[in-house]
Amino acid sequence: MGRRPDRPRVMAGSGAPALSVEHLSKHFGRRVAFDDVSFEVQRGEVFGFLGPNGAGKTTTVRTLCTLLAPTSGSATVAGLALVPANGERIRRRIAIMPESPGLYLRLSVLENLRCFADLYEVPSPAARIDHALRAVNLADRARDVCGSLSKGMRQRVALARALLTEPQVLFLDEPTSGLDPAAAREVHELIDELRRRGVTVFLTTHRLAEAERLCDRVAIFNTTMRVVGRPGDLRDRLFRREYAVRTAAPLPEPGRVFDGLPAVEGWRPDGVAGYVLAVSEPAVAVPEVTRALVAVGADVLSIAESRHSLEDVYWALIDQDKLADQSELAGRDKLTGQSKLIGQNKRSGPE
Ligand SMILES: Nc1ncnc2c1ncn2[C@@H]1O[C@H](COP(=O)(O)OP(=O)(O)OP(=O)(O)O)[C@@H](O)[C@H]1O
Repeated sequence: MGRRPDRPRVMAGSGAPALSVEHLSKHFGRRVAFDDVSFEVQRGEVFGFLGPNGAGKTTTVRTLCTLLAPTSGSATVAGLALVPANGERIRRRIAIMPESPGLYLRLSVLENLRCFADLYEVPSPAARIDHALRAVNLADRARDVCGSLSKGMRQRVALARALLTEPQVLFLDEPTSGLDPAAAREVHELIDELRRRGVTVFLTTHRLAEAERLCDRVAIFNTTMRVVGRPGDLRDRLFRREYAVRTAAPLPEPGRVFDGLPAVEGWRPDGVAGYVLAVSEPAVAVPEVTRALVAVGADVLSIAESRHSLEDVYWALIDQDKLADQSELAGRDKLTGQSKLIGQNKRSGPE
């Protein structure tokens, strides 16, 4: 997994937030698309918005982009209050790249961009188009008819179109949906480039590895906000630190080795001669475990931290929601659910 590049131009977190959302809800009649959602996105941040189908992601994006009026709550988008009177000014400061590119397939790339530049009343359109085409590495395909381009290239044209207005906040709705890994990687590189240029990116995606790789912070969302934070912090909040121990042969009595160690809070077997230990302080636990294993004559092959992924965090929260739905506990305090999750890993031993 690649490191996120540094951002030389704009530091995330400087100045007023790019997006500030407070208790925002959108209902369609009796159907709740999203409810009581609050979060902030800092300027220059790449913010991931993750959730299952029907979670309300697209409706949130459409609401923040002024395409739908919220039912209640308030928001500030690119420094402007989200109220009908500001609709046009907000739309001039933001851009949206929807899941399906929506290009004129019989027109060339250049003709498409000219058409949209005209529609958006972009100043100095030729220069902006040239700049946008270079930003998405399509300058040499400008005269190609869009219908002849691959899906990935069409996404890049759609991104060039979104960049024409030099938006302060760019909403990308599933930008890699339907793309093969190579085309998806190109879009990732473009998002990295946007980061370098200081554009705030609000990214909805189902690809959790993509969010982990690209986003400074992520929100996990399922009609209501479940959790917001840096991927690493979310892992640490939801899961205890774990170490995987491998020995050359199975331990005859693993409980006798691990149960008495103060820094080991729990353990479970993992394969034939493997054990996963939940530890409080690795600096104390790892030497303690090593000594205990050597004392019982075990040949230690490795002791390594086993990291939870953003995907683990996502599924832990979404599975909780499913369980809560099933047992009609949807209204219960989410924090209760989180502490239950951490509790699951408590000293367990073999089942
Ligand atoms: N115009 C509408 N009228 C009525 N209900 C709607 C409308 N738009 C969305 N919904 C409902 O709001 C809920 C959230 O839909 P939304 O499209 O925002 O979810 P999503 O998280 O973007 O899903 P997906 O990942 O499948 O695109 C769904 O139950 C959907 O049926």
